[in-house]
Amino acid sequence: MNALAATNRNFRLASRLLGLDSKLEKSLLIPFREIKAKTFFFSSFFQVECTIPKDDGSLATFVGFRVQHDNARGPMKGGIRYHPEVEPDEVNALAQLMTWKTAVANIPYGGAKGGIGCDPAKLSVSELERLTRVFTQKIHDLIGVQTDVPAPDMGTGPQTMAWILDEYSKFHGHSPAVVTGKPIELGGSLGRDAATGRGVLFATEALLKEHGMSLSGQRLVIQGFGNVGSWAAKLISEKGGKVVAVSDITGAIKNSNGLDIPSLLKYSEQHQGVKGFHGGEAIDPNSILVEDCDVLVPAALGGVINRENANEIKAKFVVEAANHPTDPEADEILKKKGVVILPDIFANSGGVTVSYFEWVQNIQGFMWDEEKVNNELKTYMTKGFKDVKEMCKTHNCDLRMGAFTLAVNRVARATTLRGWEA
Ligand SMILES: NC(=O)C1=CN([C@@H]2O[C@H](COP(=O)(O)OP(=O)(O)OC[C@H]3O[C@@H](n4cnc5c(N)ncnc54)[C@H](O)[C@@H]3O)[C@@H](O)[C@H]2O)C=CC1
Ligand SMILES: O=C(O)CCC(=O)C(=O)O
Repeated sequence: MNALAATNRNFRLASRLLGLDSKLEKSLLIPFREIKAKTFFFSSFFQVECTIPKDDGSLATFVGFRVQHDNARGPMKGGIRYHPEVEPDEVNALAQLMTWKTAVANIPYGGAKGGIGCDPAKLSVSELERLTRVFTQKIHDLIGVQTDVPAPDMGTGPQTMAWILDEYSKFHGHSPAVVTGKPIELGGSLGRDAATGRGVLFATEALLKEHGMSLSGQRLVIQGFGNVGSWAAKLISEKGGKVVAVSDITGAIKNSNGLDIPSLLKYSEQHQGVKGFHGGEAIDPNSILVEDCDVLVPAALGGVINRENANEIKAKFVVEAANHPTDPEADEILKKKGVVILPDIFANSGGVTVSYFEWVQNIQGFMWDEEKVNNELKTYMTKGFKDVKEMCKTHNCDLRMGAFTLAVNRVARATTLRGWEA
């Protein structure tokens, strides 16, 4: 099942539990706006030419998207992904997930997502800058501080946000709050870089506590060692969790006694990946999700836990640091096996929550210290977990439906309160 079908299914199940009427259900499902920024070779609505000169003088064309899903609770919010597999349906699903995620976190935003179908590893820094600037020129009048606020996702980071800010500011004047996840020097928030991984730590601690356990001594496996995976590994290992296997696009490594995460972080920065790290044995990256462990943390791509591998998963808990890592069929299989899944729209909400803090700081023109950022994040994550658990009790459902019913109810109430007048 593709990401959009899976997200729509979870929404409909939640809507049924909440007894929403069909008009409201339809309104919540259809994106507010889909913006397609395309090269002149394609003909499609919102068509724009997005061609960049490559360093060798040839021209290259790429397809970019921004899907704005819902703004009932506030400006739309969500990352921009650079990856070869970026395509409209997936961006659409990710935008919808952002609406539910911001509602679970109870921050005053709706949801959006964007992306460009490209392989950032095959582009030079100056090519990436040109591509980001051209993309921003195509969408600058559709994003804005009170409209739609982009942020980093896979394949993008603070530098990408700096280019967007600079390009946007040429049209609209200096507007630091138009993007979050910026470099600190340009108004970024202390703690944003680590925030999604730190949120994963808080979420995992809350889940284990609920089951009468602590992180200390738990064996964890993490797929993905980029922004989210590496910060999660660092912070979890600092709290006594034993990270026994890690993978990224270059390969996978395992050490049953626990990997030395500080050394692995240094190694992967120097070698652009975990492959070849001497503190563990190389394993097949395809087997990382079925390695023996207590907690499995997918922190890379969507759809990786599916009917092909769900039966083989040995973890007792899955903490969804990535967006949509678990296919609905796998969800059912894991449920039958008694595996507890902490869903993405709560587990990885630490990033967008600190993005919200960044936006607030930019609007106030006042910078928080890192301790305040981290303490506030913990407060939001703790409250989020409690709210999700309460919905589980009310609707007698699992954590995913608990999170979905919480979110859909909040967005449905905001939509209804704003009224239906045209
Ligand atoms: N950056 C953020 O603040 C947030 C990110 N997320 C989600 O977390 C996930 C990871 O995002 P980031 O860490 O930001 O991206 P990133 O680009 O910093 O890192 C991605 C990591 O995944 C690895 N990877 C890619 N393909 C892989 C494969 N086939 N097998 C194993 N590893 C593979 C890469 O090598 C890299 O280590 C994505 O699903 C993203 O949507 C969710 C919430 C916030
Ligand atoms: O920080 C943000 O605004 C959004 C991050 C994001 O794309 C996500 O949570 O999936």
